[in-house]
Order: sequence, then structure tokens, then C-alpha cells
Amino acid sequence: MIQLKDVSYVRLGSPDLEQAEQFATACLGLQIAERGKADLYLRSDDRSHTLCYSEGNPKDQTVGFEVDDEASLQNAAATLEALGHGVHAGTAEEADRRKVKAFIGFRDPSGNHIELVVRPERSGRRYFASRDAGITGFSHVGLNSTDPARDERFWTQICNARVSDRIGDIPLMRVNAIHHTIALVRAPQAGIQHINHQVESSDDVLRSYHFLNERRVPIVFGPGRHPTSGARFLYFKGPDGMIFEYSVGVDEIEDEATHRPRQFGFEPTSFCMWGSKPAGMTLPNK
Ligand SMILES: O=C(O)c1cccc(O)c1O
Ligand SMILES: [Fe+2]
Repeated sequence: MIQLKDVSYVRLGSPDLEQAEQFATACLGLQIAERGKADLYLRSDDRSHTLCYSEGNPKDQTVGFEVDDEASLQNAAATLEALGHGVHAGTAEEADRRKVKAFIGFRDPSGNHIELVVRPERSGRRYFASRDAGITGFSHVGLNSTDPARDERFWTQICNARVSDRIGDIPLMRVNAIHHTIALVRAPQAGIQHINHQVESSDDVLRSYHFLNERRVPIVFGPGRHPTSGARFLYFKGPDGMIFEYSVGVDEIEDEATHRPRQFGFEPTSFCMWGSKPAGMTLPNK
């Protein structure tokens, strides 16, 4: 069994790094860690980076997850190969670019680009962004799935993810005590459906709602509260149509052994207990 420890980073292709930088710093509230030749590294917490915009096609989207050590990485590669997932062993140069010791790349059953990484770099400096969005860290991703039941089996049976709750057939899955690190969302093709950063307080969520509105950043859902994790949230649209979420107050699963996933109906009140409705954001279709 592959044991995912945490989500590590997202890599996004972008045709316009300048626009990406503008959004990431002035709207989202990330800190520039480094500008590479064709890469923009951004921080949200004590890691050296958690988001990297890379010059290229916006369809190129990758999520990195941390595993324990190089032996675990080798085991993971063998497991995935045996299941018929083509595995790319990252070169030293590619690992450098990701600021990790070693990594492998493969596709999940829907075709999402996934990387497993060992020893992602931390920074000795604390995260300090120019816009005070109250971000405390990168926390989870929504992944498109062409078949959520099949992909749930992949993530739970092969990668040791556990289902915390389901909305319709959409699983919210954890890899540690945090309610969810991966949410699957039904979609016609692979891709990252949203990128979540945690913020310090509900005040930060509401402050950002007004701040982003004033700057004409499209708000696509919220402010609201998820009945599943209990988090107060706001979703908005960034460059290349990518959806970002701020949330605060995500539950932790207290007892790993006895937790049973709750089933929520596939309806708006399962996504927001305050009655907010998504606008211009496709919630998964049944
Ligand atoms: O936090 C949640 O529970 C949640 C539920 C549905 C969709 C999401 O993106 C979430 O983060
Ligand atoms: Fe989310």
C-alpha cells in the first residue's frame, strides 16, 4: 500500500507568468519564493513552495504528494507499474526543479498527473506575503474524475486514502487527520478542479470576499459553510480559469479507527449550509 503523508504542491502551466504572478501575489496572497527560468515558486506556509507556475500549457496540471522515504517511493513505483500505470522516475534535474530529493510521476485512473515526492524542502524563513489574506497554508485539492467510484477505489485501496464523507458519489478523502486532502469531482476530463488554502479566521474569508469583489476577481461560490468539513469558505477564479478556495475550520477526524463516512445528498445544501449557491462554477453533475 502506498502511504501518502500530505499534499505537497501543485504545478500549473501558464502562458502568462506575469499575469499569474500578479494574481498570486496581489489577489490570492502568496509569497514569491523564487523566480526560475520558466518557473514561479510561491509559498503559503513553512514549505519552500506549495504552488509553482511554469511557463506552458494551462492544461498541464500536476499535484504532488509526499511519501515517507526513498524506499517507500520505490515500492510505490513497483505497485503502480504492476497495476499498469506508467511510472516516470524523476531525473535529478526534475527533482531540483521541484525542490524535492526524489520523485515519480504517473497518472491516476482519470488521467490526472500525480507526483509522489520524498523530502520536499522547507524554508527556514517564515511565510510573509505582501497581501494579508490570513493564509495559514496549502491544504487540499479537488481533482476531476471521469468515474468517482473507480477513482475512490484507486485512492483508498492503492494509496491508503480514507473517505471522510461523501456528497452523492463524490468522496472527500483524507490522508492524515485533516478531514480531506483530496476531493473527487465528476467531470468529463482530468484536471484540478480547485486548490484550497486555509486562512486564519472567518474574518479573513469575509475580508477577502470584499477585497476580491472590489478588484473584480470573479467570486464563484460563497461565502458559505460546508456541512461536511464544517469549514467556512469562499471560491474565486484565478488565471486560466483555475478555481481557488479559502477556508477555515476544517474538522479533524478524531478517531481514525471508528470514523464512518457520512452520506450527504447531491444537492446545494450539502455544499453550503448557509444557502449560498455556486455561480459560474460547475458543481459535479450527477
Ligand atoms: O470542506 C469541505 O467539506 C468541502 C466540501 C465540498 C467541496 C469542497 O471543496 C470542500 O472543501
Ligand atoms: Fe475544497
